[in-house]
Amino acid sequence: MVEKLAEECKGWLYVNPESDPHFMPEKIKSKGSKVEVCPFKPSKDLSPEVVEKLVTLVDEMPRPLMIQCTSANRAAVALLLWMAKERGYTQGPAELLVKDLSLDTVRPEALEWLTSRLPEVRTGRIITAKSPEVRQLFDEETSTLTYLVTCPETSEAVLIDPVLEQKDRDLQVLKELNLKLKYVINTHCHADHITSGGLIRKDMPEVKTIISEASGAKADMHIKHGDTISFGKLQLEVRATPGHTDGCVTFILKTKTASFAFTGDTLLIRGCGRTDFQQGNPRLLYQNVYEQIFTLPGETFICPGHDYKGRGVSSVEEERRFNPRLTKSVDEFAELMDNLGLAYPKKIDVAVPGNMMCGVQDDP
Ligand SMILES: N[C@@H](CCC(=O)N[C@@H](CSS)C(=O)NCC(=O)O)C(=O)O
Repeated sequence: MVEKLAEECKGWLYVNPESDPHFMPEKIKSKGSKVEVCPFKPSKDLSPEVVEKLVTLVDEMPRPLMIQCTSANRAAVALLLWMAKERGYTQGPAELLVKDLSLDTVRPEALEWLTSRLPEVRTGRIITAKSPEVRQLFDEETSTLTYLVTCPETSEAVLIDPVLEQKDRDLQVLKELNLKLKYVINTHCHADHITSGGLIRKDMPEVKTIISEASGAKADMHIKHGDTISFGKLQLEVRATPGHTDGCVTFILKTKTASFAFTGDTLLIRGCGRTDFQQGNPRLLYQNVYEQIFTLPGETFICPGHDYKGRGVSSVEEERRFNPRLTKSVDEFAELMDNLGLAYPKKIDVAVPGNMMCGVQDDP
């Protein structure tokens, strides 16, 4: 049985102690499978170092990968921890991870266990261990997702969609990680919160603010479809995706190991930005999602500007298949969007004029 399975698997991770009689490393190795051992006890004493080791092994070992223990509990835990990190789930919403993965049979004790071991959010979630260039930070009041994107070779960094009230938190993370902030970039003129861009550049004149030309908002630099924003050895490709507002853009980042689409409010996880103010246009949003985002490779991470249910990240493939709005026809979509009946954002009357000035932007 073991030999037969080892023939199928290129990687074999054993998570019980090596001395266990069920473990037959020689038989497994003889079939060409790479073997690693990372024993742990699914009790309170599992250290962050062991979690990190487990997640890294699951991340890096060859596929197909077998994770073996005696009763499948430890193997399930290892897999869940890896999936949690891959998908950006953190201590708050472990239930959502379980729901997202349709793991309806997870026992409450297992859920509690998992919750207590998911990574902390203080310095942001790393979206994927394979590509630590992208960190996601969360503002609870407005459910805004801000991104800190860093070039690991030069330590130059950019902030995408930072929130005024979180300015000190974001600058503290930059300081702790010893990063040089080059740009503060907004995907559009937000209606629910004010950007911290203007204030950051006031204190740090070397930092430049960026927004799309089409937004009509003030900034140091204006971008349009087809432009590239460079920092360190990384580039953000600019794609115009109007529809939520007329100045919305999506940024595409390709690192050596993963691709990301920072979609702002154009495409949300299982949803999309509303289209009932700021020149919103459902048909245009639909067309742009299909032409500019759904044409990206399926594994591209979708990094949205908000999530109201505690989720962190999705993928092009997932949204193409499961987005309840965008899997409709364009006519059905427009009808739905015209009748969402959402209340206006609480801060709209200060946020829009504030963001037209990039928060605070006296010049240019
Ligand atoms: N309650 C919030 C505003 C919530 C909201 O309208 N969100 C926008 C993005 S920010 S303008 C949106 O497009 N939502 C889409 C949806 O389907 O919910 C507040 O008062 O700030």
